[in-house]
Amino acid sequence: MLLGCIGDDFTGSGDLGNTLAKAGMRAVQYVGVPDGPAAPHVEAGIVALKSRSLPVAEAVAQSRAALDWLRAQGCTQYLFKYCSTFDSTREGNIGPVAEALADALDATRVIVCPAFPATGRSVYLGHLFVQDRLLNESGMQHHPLTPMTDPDIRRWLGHQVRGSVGHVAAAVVGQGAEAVRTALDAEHAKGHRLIVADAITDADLVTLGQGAADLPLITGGSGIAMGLPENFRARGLLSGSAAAWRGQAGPVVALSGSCSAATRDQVARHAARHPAHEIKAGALMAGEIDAEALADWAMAQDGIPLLYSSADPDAVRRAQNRFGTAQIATRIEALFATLARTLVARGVTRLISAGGETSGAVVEGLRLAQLEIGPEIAPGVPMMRAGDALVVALKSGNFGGPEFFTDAARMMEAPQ
Ligand SMILES: Nc1ncnc2c1ncn2[C@@H]1O[C@H](COP(=O)(O)OP(=O)(O)O)[C@@H](O)[C@H]1O
Ligand SMILES: O=C(O)[C@@H](O)C(=O)COP(=O)(O)O
Repeated sequence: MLLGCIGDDFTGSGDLGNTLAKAGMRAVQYVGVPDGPAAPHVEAGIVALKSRSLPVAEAVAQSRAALDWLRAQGCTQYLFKYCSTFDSTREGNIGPVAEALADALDATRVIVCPAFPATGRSVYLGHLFVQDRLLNESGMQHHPLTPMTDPDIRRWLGHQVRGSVGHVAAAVVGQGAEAVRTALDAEHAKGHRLIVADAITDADLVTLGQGAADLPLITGGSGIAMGLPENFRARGLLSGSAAAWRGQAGPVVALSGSCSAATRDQVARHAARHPAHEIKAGALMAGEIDAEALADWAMAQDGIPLLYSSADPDAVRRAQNRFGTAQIATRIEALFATLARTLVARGVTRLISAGGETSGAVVEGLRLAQLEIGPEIAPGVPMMRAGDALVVALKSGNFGGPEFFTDAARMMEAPQ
């Protein structure tokens, strides 16, 4: 294994696997820290954690354990993947995890770059944009767990870390990899270890990747990985053999716990043409929801049945005020975990899940150990083989086209 990656959620880890696989690395996503060694063909290993919303100390401990395992696999470079909308609170977890990994690796210059231009996220003068809106006006200010109320990544990260935060501006990145290296050195000389880097285009991300060829630790969204495979290829370290992919026929069900704007639109469109059943937070908390009955309903439908708790920001806020933010999230995620397990036990072979935390619960519910990264369904969303007769698609809340659920079901079935 060459590149060792730690993802703070499951959809995000798949997104990273997608970027690395497209750029020619053989990538495998592990569900948590594996017990045994990796298979010899794996060039990029991604340990997917569900650490985004954990208490800081737990997120740090899990990330350190992942790093230890990746080091034992012989990696020479490490990447900490978080969300392209920098999902975190003022108290953590991105800063503390990045600092802990930097401590362990003696990393003195650590790039922080959530940009992912293909999905509209760019960093300019330290500020994160989603399309043409600043992050705090993009809808992310309403996120149920990590509301993003400040678009200045330098300032937000500054709240989270012990050290100070540096910056490399777009004008410098535009001058190429050598200019990036010089700027990183200058920020290091000023005493900054975590250094926010601007990136507006894919070309900027490739430049940053080139500039980071000799750095032990890089952090960012999946975009920051775009330039890294080429560094390994240039050193003659990649096999060049892509993994073979086969599609999966059989029953399909979609689950959605994401409350992001994009998912709510996808849910509404899907519900207009396919069987769809809403899981209401109030009914769940009142003990009125039975996973077995929901699975019965899904298995009896034609088309692509969808079970969803996705709700608009007002409904989410009301539910959180009534039941508590963590309590409601825990109950909803536990339900999706049980549903996933029940559906697969009843013969579902294609499972689609929308939402990072939701997908984490689904994957944990299925007790999967590893996922082989397959072809891309939409930017940032690969399909993944999870077993002999199971293919999954784990979608980040904000990703995917308007007809994502039908697109995914169709592509997962195709032989190649
Ligand atoms: N109706 C609802 N009311 C309150 N919280 C909800 C509701 N539906 C889902 N949630 C919670 O909101 C969170 C959504 O996060 P996630 O699944 O990561 O989606 P996204 O990728 O869009 O952020 C989950 O913890 C989920 O359990
Ligand atoms: O970088 C991204 O946006 C994604 O890879 C990601 O991390 C998504 O997280 P969720 O929105 O929680 O699915």
